[in-house]
Amino acid sequence: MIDPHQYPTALTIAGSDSGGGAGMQADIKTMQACETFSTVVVVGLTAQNTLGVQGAYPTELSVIDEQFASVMADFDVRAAKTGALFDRDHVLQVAKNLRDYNQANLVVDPVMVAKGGATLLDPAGIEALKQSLLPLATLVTPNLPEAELLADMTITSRDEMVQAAKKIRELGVANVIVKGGHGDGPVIYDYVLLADQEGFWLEGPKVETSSKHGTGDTLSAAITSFLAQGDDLKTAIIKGHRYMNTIIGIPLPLGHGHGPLNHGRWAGQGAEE
Ligand SMILES: Nc1ncnc2c1ncn2[C@@H]1O[C@H](COP(=O)(O)OP(=O)(O)OP(=O)(O)O)[C@@H](O)[C@H]1O
Ligand SMILES: Cc1ncc(CO)c(N)n1
Repeated sequence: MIDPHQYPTALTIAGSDSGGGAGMQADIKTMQACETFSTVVVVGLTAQNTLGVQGAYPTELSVIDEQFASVMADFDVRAAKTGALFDRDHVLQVAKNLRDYNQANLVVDPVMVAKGGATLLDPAGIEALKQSLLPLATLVTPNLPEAELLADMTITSRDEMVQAAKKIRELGVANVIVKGGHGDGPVIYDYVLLADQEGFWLEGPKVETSSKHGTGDTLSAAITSFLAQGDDLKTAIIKGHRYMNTIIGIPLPLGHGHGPLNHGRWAGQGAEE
């Protein structure tokens, strides 16, 4: 356990999910469970629940600058992550701030589509993310459909997950996780390719559950938390994956669609040792 007075600070740059299970709400809950203090730049609001996204309202661009200025003036932000960024202008505004504040330990979760199918990043936004945001990132964490778009290839096998990770690195980001949560079969394989060319698989049993809303946000927020605590990237990834594997097995039966995860069911640092 870390003394709460010693929690390091992280930042989530993301959209709000009124349903509470994904987006910045998932990030904040995850960071708290992983013993990191979470600050927030809200990039947009969604009217959303476990059944889908009913509305999406990006924040005014100047308000993004203001939120960055407020957070950065007061906190020592050790690590940051991005989530839903909506469109090109918002991607570029976020990238500009991350450059200006020289943010280290940046995890980019290239959120494109919500579980119910709603678009959370339009095609011009995807291009901007590739060109302006990925080169600033320490790690990018696409799921299979996102990896297909970033790598411009289809992925139907584990070999192709490896190929896609290599192609995504050519976009200028040193470290990649291609998440396999959308794959078939009883075991889920996530592929990790690190800057030193080390590639390895993280695997876990596929949990048959409808409570999977915000799994991607949660994994990337957990990794960001451990980076803020000073873990090296490989350790942060392994611990983040372990957190994810633990809480996905303890479902929270709420809502009528893709239910939320139970972020708080984690006993902290000691839980994994
Ligand atoms: N059914 C499952 N059982 C066990 N682990 C899972 C399951 N689904 C996803 N995961 C794990 O959760 C993490 C996120 O994977 P996933 O591919 O679902 O992300 P995502 O599609 O970005 O999620 P979302 O769009 O809901 O935020 C990965 O580490 C993956 O292995
Ligand atoms: C606001 C928001 N961010 C991210 C996701 C992806 O889980 C979502 N469904 N909603």
